[in-house]
Amino acid sequence: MHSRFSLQVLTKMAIKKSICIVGSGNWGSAIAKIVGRNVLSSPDLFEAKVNMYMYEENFEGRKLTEVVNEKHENVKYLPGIKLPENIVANPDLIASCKSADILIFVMPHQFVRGTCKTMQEHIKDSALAVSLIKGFDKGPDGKILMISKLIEDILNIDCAVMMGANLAPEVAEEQFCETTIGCKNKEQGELLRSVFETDYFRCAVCTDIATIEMCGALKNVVGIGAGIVDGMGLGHNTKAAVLRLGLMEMVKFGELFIEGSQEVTFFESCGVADLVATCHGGRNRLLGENVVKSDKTIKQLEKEILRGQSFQGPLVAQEINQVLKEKNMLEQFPLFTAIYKICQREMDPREFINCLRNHPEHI
Ligand SMILES: NC(=O)c1ccc[n+]([C@@H]2O[C@H](COP(=O)([O-])OP(=O)(O)OC[C@H]3O[C@@H](n4cnc5c(N)ncnc54)[C@H](O)[C@@H]3O)[C@@H](O)[C@H]2O)c1
Ligand SMILES: O=P(O)(O)OC[C@H](O)CO
Repeated sequence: MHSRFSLQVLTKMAIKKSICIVGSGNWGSAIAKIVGRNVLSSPDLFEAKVNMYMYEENFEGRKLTEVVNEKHENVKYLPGIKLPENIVANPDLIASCKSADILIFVMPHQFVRGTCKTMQEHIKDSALAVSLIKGFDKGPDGKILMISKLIEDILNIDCAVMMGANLAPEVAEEQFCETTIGCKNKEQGELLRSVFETDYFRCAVCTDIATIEMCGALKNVVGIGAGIVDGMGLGHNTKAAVLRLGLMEMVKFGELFIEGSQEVTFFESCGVADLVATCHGGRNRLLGENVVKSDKTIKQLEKEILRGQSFQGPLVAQEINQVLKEKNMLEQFPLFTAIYKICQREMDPREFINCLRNHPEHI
């Protein structure tokens, strides 16, 4: 028979939560640094070892997972930043996630559907997912599907979200920032806050999950627009107009497509703040600048500039363009539409200013 004390200890051990990070790119690695440290500082709450599923690839003749686990650094996607030693890169998706109580999804959105299908039937029924992914999926009916919903539908578990003004290299350097957690109830919010919050990464929790997620996806498109005006050598006033008109289209998109979308959510870090961060320092902004300066395709630019990382803006622009076209609403979203056409190389980026000049907000 166990003594009362040892039973208490066993009970505590039994409820310790195990975490798996599903993804290991630029943001995945930056968040792994936070999660790895936080679990160590709450040993009663969390298992110390955190699996980080890593899509395997070669790095200078060796497996990337081996290099990451040896150097405790993601030398390809977040070089120069040490990861805690309890973060363990694993190329086996099912082995990484099967005993996890919390699944942190953080990968370019085009890979989520396939990844979830592989995980199906192999995860705990009681697991909680949280998506840090800024993009959309298209459901079988051709409608926009939130990534959190896609994860919920395939895995049959709850999925929260976390989005904000969080450029990964700055978070990895521990520069102060804020983020927004969206989840169904207070319990999930408190649990996720204990996973992510630090003194330099402050989490606000709210329940308007779909608006948070929509902001995260759409700001990537506006970021390209900001880069286009930078590429044209225009100044702060023009960029501010891109941000404002982009924000107006984001709000309108929420009104039309998200039931119960609340305007107040745009004032959280996931809204205006992420728009500002992306339009000034994001990869999508960099893409916009280069779209003006070169004739190369998006794929070529992605390969040359990001070397394995991903621009999510062009894909999101395409996803929403299809929906707006089907609904005959393209004219109500001229900024989103122009950025889509510029990314397809159907429109000269120098024409972008005409779209701003004639925007319905000015009529
Ligand atoms: N990087 C940032 O600053 C940042 C900040 C906040 C949110 N986000 C969002 O987080 C998500 C992930 O971004 P990221 O920066 O971590 O990724 P990333 O742009 O660095 O993408 C590279 C990752 O994709 C993986 N990958 C490539 N092919 C794959 C495949 N077939 N299946 C699965 N994975 C594959 C690579 O292994 C690598 O881990 C995106 O939605 C992004 O918008 C990024
Ligand atoms: O570098 P971007 O443009 O993908 O943006 C990164 C983050 O989403 C900023 O919060």
